[in-house]
Amino acid sequence: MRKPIIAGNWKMHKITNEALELVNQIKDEVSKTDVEVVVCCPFTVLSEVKKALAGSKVKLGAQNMHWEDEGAFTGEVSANMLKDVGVDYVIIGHSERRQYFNETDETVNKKVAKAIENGLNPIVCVGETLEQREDNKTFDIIKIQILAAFENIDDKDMENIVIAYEPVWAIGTGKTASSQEANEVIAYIRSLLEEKYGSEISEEVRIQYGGSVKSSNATEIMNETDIDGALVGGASLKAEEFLGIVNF
Ligand SMILES: O=C(CO)COP(=O)(O)O
Repeated sequence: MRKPIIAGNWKMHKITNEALELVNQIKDEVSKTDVEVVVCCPFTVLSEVKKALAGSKVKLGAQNMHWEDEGAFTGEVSANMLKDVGVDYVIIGHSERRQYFNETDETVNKKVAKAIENGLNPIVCVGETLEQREDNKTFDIIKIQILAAFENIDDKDMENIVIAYEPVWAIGTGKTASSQEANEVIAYIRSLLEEKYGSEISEEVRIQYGGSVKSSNATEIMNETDIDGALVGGASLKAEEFLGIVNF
């Protein structure tokens, strides 16, 4: 049985006092559920949020990292630095990074490998644009992104991987893929993993849906057979809304 995983992607939101207020509102409630809960915070608040989460079941996530160990990469943060402040998960290849910051399938792959090497659990994002969906290219794009992301990633490392299917057209737009549409693509991702890694592994990897998830649509999404969780943007910024999703 795959344990559901709900992760909040705070994106570029919240300074320290706001971040602490939010985690203090959610951490005790979360201890009552069997769902794995992650908060993916901006780098600047990771340490303080880590301290606030001491003794709680909520896991800490970052939103990006560099693939090199160290060096002259002004403005970047390494996997080892994330590990050092107690990060458990790291989002890799979010569509906003692909769209605005030159993230490519190749850099996603390098980051996945480096995250695993450093004991971080990657949340690897894939998803098609509206134009690609309208051209009936969704499955082709997903296949390219998945095969590239996991090139040279071993069977044994797949147990630490979470995948997030986030159709770009559903992010921050209020438009959600219907739960069936999302499930169909997620089942397809699982079939790609089966071809590459066999059925035991493909049945274990958790695959989230992301894109305008709210407390009002979380139950329907989470009830789909292949969807194991959600990567939540806007609705993760308010305790009540996020808890509504966690308690789907
Ligand atoms: O990008 C997302 C999560 O990574 C989804 O964002 P929204 O939930 O705001 O649509």
